[in-house]
This record gives sequence, C-alpha cells and structure tokens, in this order.
Amino acid sequence: MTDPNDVSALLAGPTGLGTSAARLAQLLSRARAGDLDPPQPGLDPAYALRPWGDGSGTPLYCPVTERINEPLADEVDERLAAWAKECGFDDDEIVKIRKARFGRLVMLTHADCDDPDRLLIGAKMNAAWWAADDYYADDSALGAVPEQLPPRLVLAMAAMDPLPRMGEFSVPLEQAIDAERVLVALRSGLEHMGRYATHEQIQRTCYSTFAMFVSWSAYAAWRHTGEYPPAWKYLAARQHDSFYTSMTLCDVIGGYRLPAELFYDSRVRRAAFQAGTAVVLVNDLYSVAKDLEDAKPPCNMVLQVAADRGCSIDEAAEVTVQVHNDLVRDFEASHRSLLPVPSVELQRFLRALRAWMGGAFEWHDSNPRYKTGAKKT
Ligand SMILES: CC(C)=CCC/C(C)=C(/C)COP(=O)(O)OP(=O)(O)O
Repeated sequence: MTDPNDVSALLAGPTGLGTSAARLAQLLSRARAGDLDPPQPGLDPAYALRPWGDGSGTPLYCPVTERINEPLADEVDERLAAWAKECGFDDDEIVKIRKARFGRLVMLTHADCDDPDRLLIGAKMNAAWWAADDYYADDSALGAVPEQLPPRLVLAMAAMDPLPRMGEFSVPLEQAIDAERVLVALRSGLEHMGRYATHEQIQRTCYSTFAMFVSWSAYAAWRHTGEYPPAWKYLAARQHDSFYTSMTLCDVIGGYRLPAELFYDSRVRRAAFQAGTAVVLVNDLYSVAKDLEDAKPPCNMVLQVAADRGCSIDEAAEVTVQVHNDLVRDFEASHRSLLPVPSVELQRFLRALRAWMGGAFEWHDSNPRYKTGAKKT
C-alpha cells in the first residue's frame, strides 16, 4: 500500500536511530522501485490533496498517512477480538468489530507507537466509544432509541468514573454495569489505559467523553422531535462529539505526557479541535449512504447542509469538503504558530494530531463500514 508522501514518516515516526534507519531503508527501497510519487508542488510534504469516495468530488486537503504496517494492525485486531469476547460481545458482534478494524485504525493514526499493547488502548477505547454510539445513539437496527439514550449514558459515565460506595445502592449499579457489554468495554478499556496513563490523562479522556455524551443527547432530542438542526448548530454539537476524544489518547499511546498547562492551553486546544472536527467531517462524508439507510437518520453535516439549502447531496458534500479543507489549513497554521514553543511533548503532540488526521482518512477510505449499497439522491 502506498501513500504518495509517505516520506514524511521520517519526520514524524517514532524517534530512535534504529527506527529511523529502518524507515529510511524501507523508503529508499520503495523509491528505487518507483513506488513513491513526488510531493505535490506548493504543498508541505506532510499534506496532500487526497481524492475520496468515488473520486468525483473536490479532493480533501489532508495530512498524508505516515505509517502503514498491516502485521501490526492484525496483531492489535487479534488482541481486540479476544478482549471483546471477554467483555461479553457475542460472536456476530465480534465479527463486526473485526470488520471495523479498530486495530488498523490505531496502527494508522498513532504512527509514533510500535507497541501493540499501547496501541490496544486506542483500539479498545475507540471500539467501546463506537459501540456506545452504535448501540445507544445512532443505529436504530441495533437498538438505539433516542428516548433511552440519556439514561444509558448516565450508566456509561458511572462505568468510566466509578462512584464512591453507597451501601446497598452500589449493588444494583455494579450488577447493571457487569451485565452490559458496552459498559464493561468502556470500563475495561479505561482500566487498560490506566496501566500507562496518569490520573490526569485518564480524567481528560473521561471528561471529553462526557462532553461528547451531551452532544449525543442533543442529537437524540432532535431525532425524537424530528426537528433536525441547521448545519451551524450541528457543528456546535460536533465540537465535542468528534475525534478530539480519540486524540486525548495521543500522548498516552505515544509514551509521553503532555502537561495539563499545555494540553489545556487555548491555542493547543483549538488545534486539537480543528483536527478532531476535520476528521469528523471526513467521517460524515463517508457515512452519508449508511446514515440515509437508518429509519431515523443520524445527524450528518452533509445531510444538514442539503436540508438547509435544499440542494443535492453532491452539492452539500462539496460544501462539507470546503469546511474540512479550511479546518485543516487552519490546523496547519495553528501548528506552525506553536512551533516556537520549547516543549518536546507539545511538538510530538501536534505531530500526533496531524498523523491522526492522515491515518483516519486512510481508515475511512478503506473501511467496509462506509461502503454501503445505498444510492445518493
Ligand atoms: C470518539 C469516538 C470514536 C466516538 C464514536 C462516535 C464518534 C464521535 C464518531 C466520530 C463517529 O461519528 P458517527 O456516529 O457519525 O460515526 P459513524 O458514521 O457511525 O461511523
């Protein structure tokens, strides 16, 4: 598998002479085989204009995919499937989890980590978030019911952030969590993270998840009333329902700690939201057909724009691509403006955000989850 600008892996991959030398050797042998395309003129080689979907629309301006290592992805996916069984997912559900390739997602997005056990943190957490999203929030066929969502999310928060003991009232709560595979997955994924993360890193992830749950509750209200939001309001919800949540794992998986005063610095936070929202727009572009198949379609930027403007899906997709491309350019500018900050951790984190965007594009583009038979209207 080739990415035209994979040479940026040299800049952004794991540090260490052995790793860099191995990457260099790999790239040289691919260059000799004519396997690398030249960088696109005028672009930072870390970015490319990437055709998406059937290739007929305006390309996405997106970071390149920095690392593709299929055996590593397979290893993480194997471990993830074993864990999903322990959590209580049934055989059919495990087949779906395997197909979604969350192990491959983290191999692609966390290009600065070669350790399958650390990558497994991201695979477990993303699988658990997506399970909550599918089973509770989005997918009617899997039992998502808007009216039941907020109470279900309350238990999800309890699973992630255990309550103090409350005598007899703790017993039914613990039983309810133990009996529900999605809650077990959230709790267990976070426990795995706890083997590597500080308390502060864990709580960052918890609270960004809980903010995400507020957005899910807004969608549930909109779906329940049938009054879907205009695109601007949908984007306000997407700020916290985005891959920013997944990106809170970047330093933990990368094996370092971005100090809180930098993680929460408004400039860094803005860059992370730009990155997280950009990927979520990629997700919306790839999800249109899947979302339209639902009896009560979930909110989606393309669908909201089409409804607002009374335009076609293709036209609304173009608008979404422009918003995405502007966000990525804004991220690039944010990254550039933060380069003078003398923190190795911050510089690694910003590169990790960029790598996340590039890897997530590749994952969406190649994932069967986003290839459905539905026709565009
Ligand atoms: C953080 C995380 C992976 C949460 C899962 C839900 C989420 C924020 C997504 C980005 C997925 O959004 P959406 O529900 O639109 O995704 P699908 O189209 O169902 O894949």
